[in-house]
Amino acid sequence: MLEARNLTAAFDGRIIFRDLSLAVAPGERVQVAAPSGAGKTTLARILAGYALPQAGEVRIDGAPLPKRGTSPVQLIGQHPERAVDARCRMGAMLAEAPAGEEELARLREAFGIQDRWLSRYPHELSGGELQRFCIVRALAASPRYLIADEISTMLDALTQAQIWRALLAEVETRGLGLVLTTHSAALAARIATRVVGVGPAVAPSVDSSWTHACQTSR
Ligand SMILES: Nc1ncnc2c1ncn2[C@@H]1O[C@H](COP(=O)(O)OP(=O)(O)OP(=O)(O)O)[C@@H](O)[C@H]1O
Repeated sequence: MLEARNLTAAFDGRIIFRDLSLAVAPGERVQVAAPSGAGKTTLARILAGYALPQAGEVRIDGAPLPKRGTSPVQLIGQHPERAVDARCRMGAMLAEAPAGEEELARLREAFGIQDRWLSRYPHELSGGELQRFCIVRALAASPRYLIADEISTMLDALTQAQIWRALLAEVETRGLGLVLTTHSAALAARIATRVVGVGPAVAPSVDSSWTHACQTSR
């Protein structure tokens, strides 16, 4: 179980969300739904251990996220170009993944990565091509939970469908827990099994008992 316990996030003294708790079981696909600026990316980064909350904690099966080694929670973000080393060819980037060559080849094929892309640098690929590498890299880390933060927002409908079809197949086969954010209601309806709302933080002076809790089942 991936658990966020009573998370509070703040930047420069401004509360983004407060006392947010969330539990994701293996095999669950949870959409975090909220308006722009409500803190979805902030939550995604905290869940994956990329950022620390102001208060609260993230646990996996009751234990803190490991500080070293490959994380069981892998984050795929909205901007693949920010997630890769611009000086590293794509083949070399994938070669660093913990998966064996056979598994990498299988994943490359599943996500439509062409062999001729492997010798290229990130700036020599389109956003959709680069995102395929980021997804394969995340899956090659053998995660138990995937955080997919607006991963297909910048893609055309066909690429979006291809990527999600392949990703859902992996998620289902492996029984992964998935947390996704998207502004596409259609995409969320297809993918999510549950929706969690992250409400805008109410200023403490207005309502110090603010909580985010708002869940619906799908
Ligand atoms: N490093 C930072 N320093 C200061 N403020 C930040 C930082 N990161 C995010 N914020 C602010 O925190 C708030 C939440 O940002 P976040 O990116 O988590 O929202 P979001 O719900 O993902 O938005 P969107 O749907 O537009 O992607 C925003 O007001 C943003 O400006």
